[in-house]
Amino acid sequence: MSKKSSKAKTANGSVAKPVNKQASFRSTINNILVGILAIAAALVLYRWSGSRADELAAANEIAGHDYPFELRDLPGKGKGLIATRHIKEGDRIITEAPLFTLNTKVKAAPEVILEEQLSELSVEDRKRYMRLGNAGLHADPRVSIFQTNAVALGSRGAGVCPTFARLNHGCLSAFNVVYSWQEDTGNIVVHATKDIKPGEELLTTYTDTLRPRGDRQWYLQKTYNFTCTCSACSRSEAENDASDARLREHQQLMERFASWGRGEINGVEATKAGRRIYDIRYNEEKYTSMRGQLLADLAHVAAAHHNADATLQWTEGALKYFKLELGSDSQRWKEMIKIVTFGATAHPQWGKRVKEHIDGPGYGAF
Ligand SMILES: C[S@@+](CC[C@H](N)C(=O)[O-])C[C@H]1O[C@@H](n2cnc3c(N)ncnc32)[C@H](O)[C@@H]1O
Repeated sequence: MSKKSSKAKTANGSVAKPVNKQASFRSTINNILVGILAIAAALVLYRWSGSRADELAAANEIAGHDYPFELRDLPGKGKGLIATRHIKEGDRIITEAPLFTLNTKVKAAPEVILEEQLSELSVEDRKRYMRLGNAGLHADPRVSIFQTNAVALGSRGAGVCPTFARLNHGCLSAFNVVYSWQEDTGNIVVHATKDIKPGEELLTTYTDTLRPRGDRQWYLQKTYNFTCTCSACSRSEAENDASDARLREHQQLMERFASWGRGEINGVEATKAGRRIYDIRYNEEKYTSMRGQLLADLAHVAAAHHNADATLQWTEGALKYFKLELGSDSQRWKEMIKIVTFGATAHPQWGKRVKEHIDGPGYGAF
């Protein structure tokens, strides 16, 4: 059988170019490939411009305020807040109301409860919520974002404060800001616990880190899905071992201090435990939070055992640190100023236990 000529006449009688079937097949495939590539490039561009737009929107949320920090991408951490100006110990750097709060006692599927709350938000606020960090803790992103960013807010349950939520975590000496919830104003407030230089990351603490490294790392992995490599966790093995030993001692001392409340130890013993707790936390571990509370607890012991000077000396310290950590508009600071103003006998615990001689830290010790 002769091969059919590939030449054929066209409608107008001219001789058509020979049709090479293989070449035509190849060019069809090429066209499809070019098409696929173009679609892929368009998708990449679309996604890139989408995430770029998200990034710009996130940066603008921060830029719209006179904050002493900016939002930046931080390798291995998602985003975080970096100081752009000098921040002084005690400066209030964030005052923010939550986007919404959830009463944690409500029993319903979390996605249903969350959708109820999210549907009440403006379009912008909902987008802002959906841009927050997502540690992949739940299949539904609305729930996972809540689990990653929500914070306990007193009588309001738990809520999400979108600027505050950008703070990453540091343990022990590594964090430099602390937060507190103001029941009366409905705001979360954040104070610097150290002087912070421009370029330094602002770090808060997500949990009680006054516990050995293994315990806190286990908790952070389980709850927030990250391995903590903060400056405290990254110390040498020898330094971490020494720190763990101090923190175990700290735990025992805390139990001993608390046993005063049950009448199991006297005021002198409790004060001795409290002083050692202070040393471990603030002199040895360079921890910078809850100093006001510890000093107020020591004032409580001194007042209960009828020691006017010691009560006032510890209270003076508590006053200073409640101002730095919580602000002079906080309830705790107001309680302390009353005692300093009206005298040790104005302490609500004055004289509730037997008389004992207890030394204070001295006036002006803090
Ligand atoms: C409340 S968000 C903090 C802001 C978040 N990085 C963002 O991009 O919006 C908590 C999440 O941030 C990340 N993160 C916080 N502190 C970290 C740290 N020290 N190291 C690594 N990741 C951290 C973890 O993914 C964690 O689940």
